[in-house]
Amino acid sequence: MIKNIRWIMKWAGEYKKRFYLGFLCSFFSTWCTAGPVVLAAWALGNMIEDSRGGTTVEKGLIFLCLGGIILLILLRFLFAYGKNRLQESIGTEKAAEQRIHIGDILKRVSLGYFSENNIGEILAATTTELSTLELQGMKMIDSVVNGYIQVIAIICCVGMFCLPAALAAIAGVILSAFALRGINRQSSRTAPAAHKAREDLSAASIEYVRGLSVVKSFGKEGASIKRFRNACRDNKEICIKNEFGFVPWNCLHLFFLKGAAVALVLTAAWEVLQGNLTLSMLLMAAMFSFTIFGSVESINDAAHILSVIGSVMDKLEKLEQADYIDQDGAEVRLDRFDVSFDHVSFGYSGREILHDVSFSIPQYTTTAIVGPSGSGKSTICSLITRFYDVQKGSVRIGGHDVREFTCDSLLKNISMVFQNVYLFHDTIRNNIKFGKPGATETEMIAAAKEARCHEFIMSLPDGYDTVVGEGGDTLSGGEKQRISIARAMLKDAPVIILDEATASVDPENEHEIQAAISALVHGKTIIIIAHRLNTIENADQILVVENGRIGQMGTHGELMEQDGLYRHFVEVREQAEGWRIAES
Ligand SMILES: Nc1ncnc2c1ncn2[C@@H]1O[C@H](COP(=O)(O)OP(=O)(O)OP(=O)(O)O)[C@@H](O)[C@H]1O
Repeated sequence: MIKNIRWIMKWAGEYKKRFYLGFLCSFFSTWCTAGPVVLAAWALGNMIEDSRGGTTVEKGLIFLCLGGIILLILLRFLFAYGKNRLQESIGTEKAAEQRIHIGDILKRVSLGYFSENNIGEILAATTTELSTLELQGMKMIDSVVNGYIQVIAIICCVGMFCLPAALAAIAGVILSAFALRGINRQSSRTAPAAHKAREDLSAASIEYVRGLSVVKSFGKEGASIKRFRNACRDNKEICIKNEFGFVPWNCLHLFFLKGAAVALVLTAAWEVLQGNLTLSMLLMAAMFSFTIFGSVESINDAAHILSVIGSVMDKLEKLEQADYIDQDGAEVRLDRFDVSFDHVSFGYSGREILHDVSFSIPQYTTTAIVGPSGSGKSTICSLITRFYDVQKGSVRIGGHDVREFTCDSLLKNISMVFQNVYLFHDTIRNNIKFGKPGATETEMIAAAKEARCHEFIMSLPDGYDTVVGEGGDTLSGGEKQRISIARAMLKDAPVIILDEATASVDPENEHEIQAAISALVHGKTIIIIAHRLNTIENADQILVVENGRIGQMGTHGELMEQDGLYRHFVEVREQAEGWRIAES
């Protein structure tokens, strides 16, 4: 437990000072809690003695006592307020910082990280596990440190007047510590399984929600709901089993503390009977017995959480140690925007996809990438944006290896427009401004107009303030694509990577999208995964990707003269587009 408290203190980092000041407040607050009890017991004892005709007590002294009690109570609240102000929000502040930090880390890791690591694990770390630390970790500090400060102070108080009663209280504390040790051990045994169950539940929930449209459209339950149900059941069973395992230890802990409180009073009473203690001191012991262990009784709830915190810390540490893809990167300023691949080989999880790929794209030209599905076109684009690092060779922009850049400084130069557009659950305005957060309203509207989306946005009831569903689900595919073009337009990056819309978009939308793209690509270096013959024919250069190799390279005219994949591809496309025209 001490080790975990040390971890939390270390985690608190620069907030540590506030913790220490809080402990100081807690220390003074405790004395202000004990003081009134001592004074009240003294006054009551003397008043009882007085009424029984024993020693006479001055009324003035009683009033002085009363004044002292009121003052100490006020001071106690002041110190308690100070302690809460200093310590209460540390967890929330630190967890918020850490979530942002983890967000930054995730932005800088290779996309391969997400396939190699369980998404549920990452999600659980940033949500439930950090919340455990944020809420329970802080509660623990409060219960354990501040609680024991109070217990020690009160035992000292009692000890000054009646040593045997103090010893009875100490015995209770020691015995309850054994029960806490049992809780800790039990927790360490069960925490990994509970963690795993929570992570599986997060992963299953994500998969289930993501696949819900498929589940509905096929009218079947599918494997995702089964996995979700199993994860819910496993999580429930593990939680119940764990809780049952804690019950005996929790009861034992409370039994020792309550027993110690009773022992404290009985010992003091015995001392009175022996003539070693006055009545007022017995009253004091009786009053203390109600409060002495109140602050540490809830430790048993928090003790098992503390050992969970150990594994939370491990998870966070593991996340923090993720390899930044741009660890050695620097802010690079480009003065030219050509792109080149030099003997690049790359694969996912040991399976090589691109084999010794070399080509160069002069700046301000358009290069169309064509090839069969799965040949490696998107992978080439992912290497330019450094979503992944090459395993052999190099990718260069403006003569600089992409590994020389930080992710931010590289991506500043690149805009991407994909077929599967992702819009954030935010207003359309903020989704467009994502390309340039500091853009003015006029700039943002100008980009939307150029991207041919101003009119449809204005036709929405809330215009630019319309909040789109997560992923942009409340808009059509064509509308989303035009918003993403407006976003890219506003960013105004010199290199543009485009995955051209395919037949999934209707002709009117396709026309609008093409017009938007023409405005976007003006005067830029364009790399386009091309599907439309028109785009391909007009490109300055065409790369034909075949099984992860550049099979052919040249202009449309040059490639049509060769008897290769390209000519075959164009013939098939011509047939397909001809068929579509005939149909419409
Ligand atoms: N994240 C990934 N992890 C593992 N394998 C992947 C990943 N992404 C793509 N692949 C594999 O790499 C190969 C090339 O994929 P890529 O997406 O680059 O092809 P493509 O030519 O763009 O295909 P399409 O035209 O269908 O989009 C495929 O066999 C694919 O299964």
